[in-house]
Amino acid sequence: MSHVSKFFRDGRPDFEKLAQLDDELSKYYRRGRLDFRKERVCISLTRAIFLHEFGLQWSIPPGHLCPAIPSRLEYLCWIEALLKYENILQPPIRGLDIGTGANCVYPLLGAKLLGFHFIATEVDEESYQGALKNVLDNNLSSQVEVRKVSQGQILRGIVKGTDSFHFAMCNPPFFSDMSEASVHPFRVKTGDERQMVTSGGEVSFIAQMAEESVEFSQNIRWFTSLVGRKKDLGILQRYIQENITTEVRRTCLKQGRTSRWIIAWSFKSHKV
Ligand SMILES: C[S@@+](CC[C@H](N)C(=O)[O-])C[C@H]1O[C@@H](n2cnc3c(N)ncnc32)[C@H](O)[C@@H]1O
Repeated sequence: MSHVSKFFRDGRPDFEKLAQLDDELSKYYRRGRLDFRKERVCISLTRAIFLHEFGLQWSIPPGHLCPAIPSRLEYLCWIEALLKYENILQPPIRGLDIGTGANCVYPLLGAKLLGFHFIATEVDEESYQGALKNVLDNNLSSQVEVRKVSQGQILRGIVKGTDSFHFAMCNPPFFSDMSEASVHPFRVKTGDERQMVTSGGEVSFIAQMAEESVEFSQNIRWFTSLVGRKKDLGILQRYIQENITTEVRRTCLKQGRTSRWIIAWSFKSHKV
């Protein structure tokens, strides 16, 4: 059973119910369908889910990544299950969200639905301001701190000596250039180069995170990241197991026609 089933019946939002509740979304709901090839429809649906399902105010500046909520929730719920399995769910659960985006999706959902506390990092000024607005609009400042970081910083310079987190999570920029960002036939691509592209793509980003994690093995129990391509998952798993730690987990998140993966690694020495 999908982890998100506890939040959505059948693991997905009820579009018809949302269209009845939300005046703006109702304008786009025609003959029982929403046209996900249109950016404004995706944004309107996401805003309506945040508001009517979870009581959260949500907005993004133009051109920023609009998150698919079920798959983002799936990632959070998988982390919750991982911590529960290890019996380390004593609150407050503290997470580090690397690259939170203007949408600030993981801290908003994690704080509101699971009671998690977050430090959320962001390198892009407009995304940082957007994330801050989402936190302030929901009075979540006591649970979520957004930090502006410098280009190239992932963990180093962010995690300090006595900091302690149950987990780090990340939805990294997947692509090495914009031509790699294939167009999904049924869903418009939201987000621009700043959010989607990093030099060397996701392998390089996650490998750097893994290399830096050695230094913070005492500060963070589980290091995790989304991976956008299956072939990259294999490369990263081998790299981490051979060079960083043998304690590696992986899972596949499947939502509709899209598959993503999570890779997680840990240093057994860390005690929360
Ligand atoms: C694919 S987006 C993910 C946004 C959001 N977490 C989500 O899941 O929709 C990646 C984000 O990471 C940010 N980013 C890139 N490099 C970063 C770094 N070294 N530290 C923090 N944020 C970074 C980008 O500006 C972008 O907002």
